[in-house]
Amino acid sequence: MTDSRTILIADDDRAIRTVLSQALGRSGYQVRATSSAATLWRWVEDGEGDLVITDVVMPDENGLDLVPRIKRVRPDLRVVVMSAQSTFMTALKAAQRGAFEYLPKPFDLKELLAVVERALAAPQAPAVTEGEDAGERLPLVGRSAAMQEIYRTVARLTTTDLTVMITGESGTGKELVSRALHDYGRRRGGPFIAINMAAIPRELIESELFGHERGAFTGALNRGVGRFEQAAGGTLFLDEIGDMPPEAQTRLLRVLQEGEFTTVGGRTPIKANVRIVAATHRDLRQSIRQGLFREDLFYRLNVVPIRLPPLRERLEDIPLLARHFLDRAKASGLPAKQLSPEALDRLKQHAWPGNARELENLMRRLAALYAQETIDAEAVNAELSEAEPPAEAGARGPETLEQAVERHLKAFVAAHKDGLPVRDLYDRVLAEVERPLLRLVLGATRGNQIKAAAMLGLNRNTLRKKIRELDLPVVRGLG
Ligand SMILES: Nc1ncnc2c1ncn2[C@@H]1O[C@H](COP(=O)(O)OP(=O)(O)OP(=O)(O)O)[C@@H](O)[C@H]1O
Repeated sequence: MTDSRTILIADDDRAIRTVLSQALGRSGYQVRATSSAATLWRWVEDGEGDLVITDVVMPDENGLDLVPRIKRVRPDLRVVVMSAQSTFMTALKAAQRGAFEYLPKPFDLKELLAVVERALAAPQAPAVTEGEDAGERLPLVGRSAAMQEIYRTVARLTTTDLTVMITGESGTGKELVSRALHDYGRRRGGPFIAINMAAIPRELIESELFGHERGAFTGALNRGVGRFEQAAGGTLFLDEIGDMPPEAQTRLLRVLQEGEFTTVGGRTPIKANVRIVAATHRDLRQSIRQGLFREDLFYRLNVVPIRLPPLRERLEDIPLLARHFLDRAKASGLPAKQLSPEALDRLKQHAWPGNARELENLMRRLAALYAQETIDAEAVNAELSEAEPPAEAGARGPETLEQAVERHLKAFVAAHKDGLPVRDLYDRVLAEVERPLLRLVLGATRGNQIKAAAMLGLNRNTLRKKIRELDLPVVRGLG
């Protein structure tokens, strides 16, 4: 079957032109390929083509600069941008200039074909947000595949007001992503207001969020403006949303449903005009099962989920991140430093329970404490082994469980120099131990809950309840 639709390709790399032409040709499309932006532009002006696939860096012009020009003369022509410069800014510019999709190179041909199909099938051209371009500030660093996916999502979301739910361990960059959504989004002219549910006494959360009238509760001497009102026209960042008390959850749900809110003690509804970005390190589905989080609120908030992977799942980002944090340390007045290749290797061996924040703190510490300009593996090792088991475990005997836990807790504290999350620390830490323990015992008994309960010294019903709460997989028909 042939498809009469024509795809225009611009890339100065002949190999890529050939591969794309063949693949698209095999799928039945007509293809025209060029190495120059000027030729592509001429074709577009002449009304040729049903879809454009363009590279960014070409000898005569930058493909990204071409996108708004193309959209101006032919608003319905979809443009797919591909680039080997796979930074957040490339993804962002592509989305903001009106590209249909952005593909970091190298990409999978199947993926490209899927994008082409989607682009040609889309009912109408997406709205272009022209105007002021995002600046050259580079807030998000990392080139791992996981980060690329996040860049694409974040970039796309900057052209919408959709509610976003960011999940990820502590220090993975949740707040940073929420800022990027605001700083490069449609509401960048408005305020960015953050509120951390875990850091505010429970009984004050509602008045902090929605404001209160004079005399609404003991101590409310004056009317207080809430964060919802402060954030009007901008973005409201609800950090640690999983720690929101039930009454506040109910109130928030009502605001999301009705688009307006009342202050504590007030009657007159106030229109809510905020983009909501929520974040949590918790597994909210588990909190829902435990009855701690409202399911209906979850679905209202989880419109677009973004999961930030822990640093140990993207070790290849460490060199860039370390460089970025050393540059930041230097900008704040600390001496310029670099890392030896061995020092980088050593960094990649660490487990990073505190994620990017832990790496940032370590870089600051090294920049401040070490005299050499090039930081070597020994220096890194000395700083890291504070939080890790001794290199030769045999020398001091194997690490006990208690020591291991203590080591992790220390790293956790070190990663939170700017203040530990103040609530539920006890439960949080115990849950960290419970889950691997149950998994281990259930594995050893091949899913036999009677045996597992006996091994654990737990009542069988208690074990069953815990398996449900912790969402552990149940192996059936075994043992
Ligand atoms: N991809 C990244 N590129 C550059 N800097 C990063 C990145 N990820 C995190 N950081 C930096 O690491 C630090 C921690 O990030 P952030 O505060 O956003 O984490 P978080 O997930 O909100 O943490 P918490 O849950 O503990 O509040 C910040 O200084 C942030 O700038």
